Amino acid sequence: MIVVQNLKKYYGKNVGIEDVSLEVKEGEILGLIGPNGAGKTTTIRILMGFLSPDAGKALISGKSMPKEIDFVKKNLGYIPGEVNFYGDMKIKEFLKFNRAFYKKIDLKYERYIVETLGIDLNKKFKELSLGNKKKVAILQALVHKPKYLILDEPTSGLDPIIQQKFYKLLDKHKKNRAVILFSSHILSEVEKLCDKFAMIKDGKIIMSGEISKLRDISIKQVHIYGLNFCNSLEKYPYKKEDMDYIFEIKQSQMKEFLKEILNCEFKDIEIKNQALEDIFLKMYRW
Ligand SMILES: Nc1ncnc2c1ncn2[C@@H]1O[C@H](COP(=O)(O)OP(=O)(O)OP(=O)(O)O)[C@@H](O)[C@H]1O
Repeated sequence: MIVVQNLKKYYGKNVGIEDVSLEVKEGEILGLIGPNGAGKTTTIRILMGFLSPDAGKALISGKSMPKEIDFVKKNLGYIPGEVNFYGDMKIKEFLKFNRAFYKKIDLKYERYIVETLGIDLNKKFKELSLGNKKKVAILQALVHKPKYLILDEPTSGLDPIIQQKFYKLLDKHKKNRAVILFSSHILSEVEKLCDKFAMIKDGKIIMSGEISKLRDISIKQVHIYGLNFCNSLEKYPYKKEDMDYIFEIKQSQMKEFLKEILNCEFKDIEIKNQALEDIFLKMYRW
């Protein structure tokens, strides 16, 4: 289990995190979600043993981080927000080095990840694009099948196809009872992938729980261009400019809304996720 209790960290006078508590059990993925500067990386860096908290507890498998990191290191996989490995090493040399460190690497699984993500083993790390560096970071984090996975915005820089493949890989680890903490600023990604969420803002957890709770607050913006307005749409909140409308539709109302819109005439339709910042603004108004 990963347990974080009332964690606090200041950088001099600046708040890093003020009060963070969360819990991730076996076979669970928790999405730590928050906008830029909210405190996701600070929380993760304490759990990874890189920073000491000013107050509170960060426990992995009952061991206190950062002091007891050596007890869990080999059972931990980590994807940093900014990946930077051994620049001059070819990826195949890096894998050799990794095998020496972890000893019991499953070579079939190593090959499977390399092929799934399409990693070029003959390139040097420094020659890779940001997205391809991220793929190597994923490989390095997953290949030893760790019990604990701590992932700091792991999908940033990945194209949508690789993102999907990465989600599938994570699902395998989840099914093998891994404990997974996943930070993101993309609400829809957390909705899709995670079992639980914790929302962080200005260093504090402002909401947490089962993922179904997120669906109640997650609103889609449906842009409808060239709409001949029908009376049945009056019950949904909207903004309009000429014949272009933006409706704000709750996830739970979406099916019914789409059925009704099909009875009206329009030229084009686009469904967008509301920006996380807008959701936070709304939550503060409640
Ligand atoms: N080394 C540092 N020195 C001073 N302040 C810092 C330092 N690192 C982080 N902070 C501050 O701590 C707060 C939390 O930052 P953190 O990097 O944990 O947020 P984050 O949620 O990971 O953001 P992002 O999504 O932008 O990566 C921010 O206000 C940030 O400015």
